[in-house]
Order: sequence, then C-alpha cells, then structure tokens
Amino acid sequence: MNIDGVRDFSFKEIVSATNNFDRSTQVGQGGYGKVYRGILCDITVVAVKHAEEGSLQDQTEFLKEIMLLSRLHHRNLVSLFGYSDEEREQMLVYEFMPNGTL
Ligand SMILES: Nc1ncnc2c1ncn2[C@@H]1O[C@H](COP(=O)(O)OP(=O)(O)OP(=O)(O)O)[C@@H](O)[C@H]1O
Repeated sequence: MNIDGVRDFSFKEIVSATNNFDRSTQVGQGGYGKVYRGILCDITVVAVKHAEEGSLQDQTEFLKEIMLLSRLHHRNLVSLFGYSDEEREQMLVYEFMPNGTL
C-alpha cells in the first residue's frame, strides 16, 4: 500500500539493511520491540523498530497507525520514513537519530 511520503519496505530490504537483524546493529529495546540501526541501499541510515510478539497488530490497524504517524511533522519528532508489513512481521522505519540527539 502506498501512503503519502512513506515507503513500503519489503522484508528483504530490511533484512539487508540490518544485516539480518544482527545483534551488532541493535541500538535499543522499547515497549514495541527491538530497535536496529539499518543502512538502506542509497546509504540512508534508519532506525528500524521491529514489533515483537505482543506488539503485532491486525494489518488494518497497523496501516491506520502508519497513516496517522505519516501526518505527524514536528521539529522535535523523528520522521517516519516507512514501514514493512510482510511475512508476518511489522516494522516502523524512522530517521536515525545519533546518540545524544534523541
Ligand atoms: N529514531 C531513532 N534513532 C536512533 N535510535 C533510536 C531511534 N528510536 C529509538 N532508538 C533507540 O531505541 C531505544 C528504544 O526506543 P523506543 O522508542 O522503542 O522505546 P521507548 O522510548 O522505551 O518507547 P516505547 O516504550 O513506547 O517503545 C531508544 O532508547 C534509542 O536508544
């Protein structure tokens, strides 16, 4: 699905960006799931939030949330770059904030 200004990433793209969710790319853990630092093909650095079991949503709900997040723009908010919703995995892809700027 195409949502204004938000990319729909394939699971493969995320796997390649995070080196298959390699531990060395993990930068945090939040209530939603683990957070990885990923590098896209065009060398954009992103933060990938990988939903864990209890955070998985019904697909319609997930896409509704993406639509909502895609409309939030504020200088104090990290921008949502995209999402991935394939192979029973859900991921939110954000602009990567280096240490100290979060
Ligand atoms: N955009 C980002 N860029 C870089 N690192 C991030 C980014 N988002 C999250 N992180 C890292 O992942 C950690 C967990 O973030 P996350 O937002 O998932 O958890 P949280 O702040 O505990 O919120 P929640 O409980 O709602 O998930 C952060 O403390 C930070 O180290």
